[in-house]
Amino acid sequence: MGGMNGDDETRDYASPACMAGQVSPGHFDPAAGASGLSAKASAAWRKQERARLLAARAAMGEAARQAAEEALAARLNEVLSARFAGGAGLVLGGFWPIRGEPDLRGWMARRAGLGQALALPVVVAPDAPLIFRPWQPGAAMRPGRFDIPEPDTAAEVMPQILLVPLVGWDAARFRMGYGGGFYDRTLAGMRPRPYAIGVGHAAGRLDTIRPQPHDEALDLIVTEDGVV
Ligand SMILES: Nc1nc2c(c(=O)[nH]1)N(C=O)[C@@H](CNc1ccc(C(=O)N[C@@H](CCC(=O)O)C(=O)O)cc1)CN2
Ligand SMILES: Nc1ncnc2c1ncn2[C@@H]1O[C@H](COP(=O)(O)OP(=O)(O)OP(=O)(O)O)[C@@H](O)[C@H]1O
Repeated sequence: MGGMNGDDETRDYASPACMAGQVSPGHFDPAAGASGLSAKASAAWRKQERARLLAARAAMGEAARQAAEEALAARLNEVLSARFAGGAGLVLGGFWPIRGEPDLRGWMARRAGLGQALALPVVVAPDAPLIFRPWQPGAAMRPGRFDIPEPDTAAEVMPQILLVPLVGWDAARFRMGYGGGFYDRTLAGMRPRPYAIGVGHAAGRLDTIRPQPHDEALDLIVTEDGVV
């Protein structure tokens, strides 16, 4: 210490000149979300959580599944009554259930009976927003992309209220889906933006989905256990 030769002189600083090594690497990634995880780390984590949640959902018993569907239907009725005076006159975007999602088709048919206009999502291209085609009970269907049934019509509508199926969700109302980014892209582009209601099982709750910049928060999350 204190030698005359500046080249190999060492000094004791109060703290290291650079603290970078002590914070998460994601901190410096401009693509990192609020979680601070890099986009890459977050995507890998999501893939794993998605698989775990889908396996848990597939293992749900039939009785629990049906009980959840009944509770969801009742809660959705409450939401529509409280926030939209029932929602008659507004187009409600639903979904045709796939991969263990709650089957709300019976409920959608009952809404139609009350005068509610309904629509279902249609994938037009892998990286495009969803569009919505009108649906009523008994409507002719055709297989769409990913083999998901879609209304067999060329008509298109804009839902003002949109049910968004969840694989995972968090208390900040961020969602995880199947990884196509379809609902994020759709909500980002829709004008006027519909009131987006995430619909899924309570078991899909995560402490955080580690949101990325492209993730659109939903307006409400409804599960069999309550409304978030
Ligand atoms: N019932 C329902 N309908 C819906 C959706 C939904 O989540 N639920 N969608 C909501 O978006 C759209 C369809 N989205 C889908 C997105 C991905 C895959 C899919 O099979 N993905 C591949 C992996 C793709 C990849 O990683 O590149 C897979 O899971 O094997 C299927 C449907 C429109 N209709
Ligand atoms: N508004 C957007 N514009 C362009 N790309 C987007 C947009 N939103 C999402 N993406 C892309 O979609 C991909 C999938 O996103 P994410 O993992 O959040 O899907 P997801 O919400 O689980 O899927 P889905 O909505 O289909 O169920 C991401 O790689 C992201 O870059």
